[in-house]
Amino acid sequence: MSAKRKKLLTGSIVKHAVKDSFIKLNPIAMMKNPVMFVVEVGTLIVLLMSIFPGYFGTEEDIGFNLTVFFILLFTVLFANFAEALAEGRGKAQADSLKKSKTQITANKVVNGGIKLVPSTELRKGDIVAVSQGEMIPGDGEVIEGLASVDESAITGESAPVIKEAGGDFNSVTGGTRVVSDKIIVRITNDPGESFIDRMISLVEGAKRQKTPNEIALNTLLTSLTIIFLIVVITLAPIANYLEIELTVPVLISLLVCLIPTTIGGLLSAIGIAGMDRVTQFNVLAMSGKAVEASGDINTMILDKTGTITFGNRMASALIPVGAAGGTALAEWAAISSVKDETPEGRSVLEFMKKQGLSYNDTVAAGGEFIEFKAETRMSGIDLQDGRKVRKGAVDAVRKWVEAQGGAIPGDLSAKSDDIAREGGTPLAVAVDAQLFGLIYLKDTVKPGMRERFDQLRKMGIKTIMCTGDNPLTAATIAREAGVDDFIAESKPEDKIAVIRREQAEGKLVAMTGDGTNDAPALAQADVGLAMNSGTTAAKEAANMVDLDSDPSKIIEVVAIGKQLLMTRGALTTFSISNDVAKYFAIIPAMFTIAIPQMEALNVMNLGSPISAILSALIFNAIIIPLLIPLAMKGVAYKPMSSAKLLQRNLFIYGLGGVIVPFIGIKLIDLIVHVWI
Ligand SMILES: Nc1ncnc2c1ncn2[C@@H]1O[C@H](COP(=O)(O)OP(=O)(O)OP(=O)(O)O)[C@@H](O)[C@H]1O
Ligand SMILES: [K+]
Ligand SMILES: [Mg+2]
Repeated sequence: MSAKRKKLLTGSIVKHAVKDSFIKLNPIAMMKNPVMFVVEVGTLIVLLMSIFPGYFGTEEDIGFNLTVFFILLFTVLFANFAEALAEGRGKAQADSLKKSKTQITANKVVNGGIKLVPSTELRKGDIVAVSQGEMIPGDGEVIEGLASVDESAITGESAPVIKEAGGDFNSVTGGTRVVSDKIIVRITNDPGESFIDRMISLVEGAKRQKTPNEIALNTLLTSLTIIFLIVVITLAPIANYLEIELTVPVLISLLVCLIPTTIGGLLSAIGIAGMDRVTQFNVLAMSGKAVEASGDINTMILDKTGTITFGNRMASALIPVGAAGGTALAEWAAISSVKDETPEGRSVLEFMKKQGLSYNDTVAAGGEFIEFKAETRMSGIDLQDGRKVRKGAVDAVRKWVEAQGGAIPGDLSAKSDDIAREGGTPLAVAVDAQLFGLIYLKDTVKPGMRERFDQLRKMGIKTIMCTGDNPLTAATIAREAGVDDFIAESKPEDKIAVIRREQAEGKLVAMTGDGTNDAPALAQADVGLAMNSGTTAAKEAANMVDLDSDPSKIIEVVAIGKQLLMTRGALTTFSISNDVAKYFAIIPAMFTIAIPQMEALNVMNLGSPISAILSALIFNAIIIPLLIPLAMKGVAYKPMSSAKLLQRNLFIYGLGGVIVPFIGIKLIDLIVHVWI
């Protein structure tokens, strides 16, 4: 984990949050939150009644009214404080990002020459040159050259990364620094639309929109508020008819206790904090909706190489087949790899060196390099003398040899199956119609994968490993890692097909990817997590970007999403059930004021009607700040099925919601009663 993880709270965040709590009192902003808006209106009415007591006819108890006013005011301020605190961390992060967004001078390539222009003048399509020590002036793609780039400004990771033209590592981000060599970059964004700009507005929450889930919950809370408003308003004439005198501040107190202020006050903080938890994890979520969707995922599509395994597949043995000898196999394995820059290709040459094997590289001179492609699953070289050398997935090379009329040695299958059964990847090596043997590529499953997949299973999430590798290797790794299902020999388009199939069954699907060919699948998936090291296309298609480029992080992201949904559910349950105790405190008290004989209703044995009402109101207010840490950190989370979680949470937060306020109100009453 990078050093970017920050302390939960700093003094300055708290200070700003206090100030913002008052700014947020602005009724126009408050209307977005109907529950708290009703409390604010009530607060104003009670204030007016305290200032102009005579105006409202009946004799008023100014002391009581003023006390109610202050408690209500603090209820609103506490809710504002919760939201402001949740926003605070993002704002602090945005500020530090803005500092890194200084004016950069760009070397723009114009008619073959270089013109110095400020980076703010760069437009999409402009070409710039960036040399050692210089900052990259904008987001773009390397079109020429190779350089190592320090991306710590955005990732917090100090080790430089290699960026090169072509392939999946060509995207660069403005504000990062070239530490060696020189690259030519084509700018891909107009000013104000860069990755850092988007990141700033994301963490600032400027574009934060309510998620579908939040909107649904808000509708429920608003309905409850309206219902209780009607109940309380109709209560007044009824009481009047019965000649029970209920003052407006008492009715407002009743209303505020009845409506779901706890969740109403914390709802937006829970959402912001959920997104923030993802950000602290060095994953940028493009929307709250994406984080929420990750909490509802049913199916997860994972790569084998690099996600489940370490991904540095290394050549570890050469196994000749048929009549071929070891020396010839080594020679052709090396020649097929001289220009293969993939980790697999490089590992073949490293293996040769380590084993003290040599090869004649003049054979390859002038040959035409055949780049590895996921579609062909082969790489190699067409030699100048007309011979064609290939290495690749066994079935692909076999077909290639057969197509040229070559015979397949009888021991090929058995030998390649042996490698695959051990979880290794066999690569066959052939020259024209002759198959020489196998390269044994070794890769290891990352530690702890089985436990993680067990957890996902407990959450009810199905995992599917998609790999270009052969079925036997895939089966071995799938078994070793403990994934539920696998698809072998899959081409990039197969991923999209799997996603569509699952979605057709009504499931939500998550996947990770980094290549341009992953982009359609990333866009199709409900949660698409792109690697920051990946291509611009992948990053634009995805709805999340992992700055650390660790594809297995999708597992944690899903856990954070689940936790967000759970926290919201748990606090809603708590909020609605904690109102129950307030009815018991406040309703008997209201009637006892008018009819002292009703004292029998005082089941909680509270000091006096007035102290009962005030205690219920005070509890209603302070429960909000008391629950802020839970709203921000999220409820404790154990992987289990949604049904079980619901049961468990109803039990803890439902029952807790009923019991805690009885105790709380009673304790507050003991203190308040002494004062009045
Ligand atoms: N440099 C290479 N040259 C030749 N063949 C290769 C090379 N790299 C991989 N292969 C073969 O092509 C197959 C497909 O590779 P691809 O990268 O599409 O998938 P993968 O890495 O095996 O699986 P995953 O989808 O899990 O990353 C590999 O299983 C291997 O047999
Ligand atoms: K309430
Ligand atoms: Mg791969």
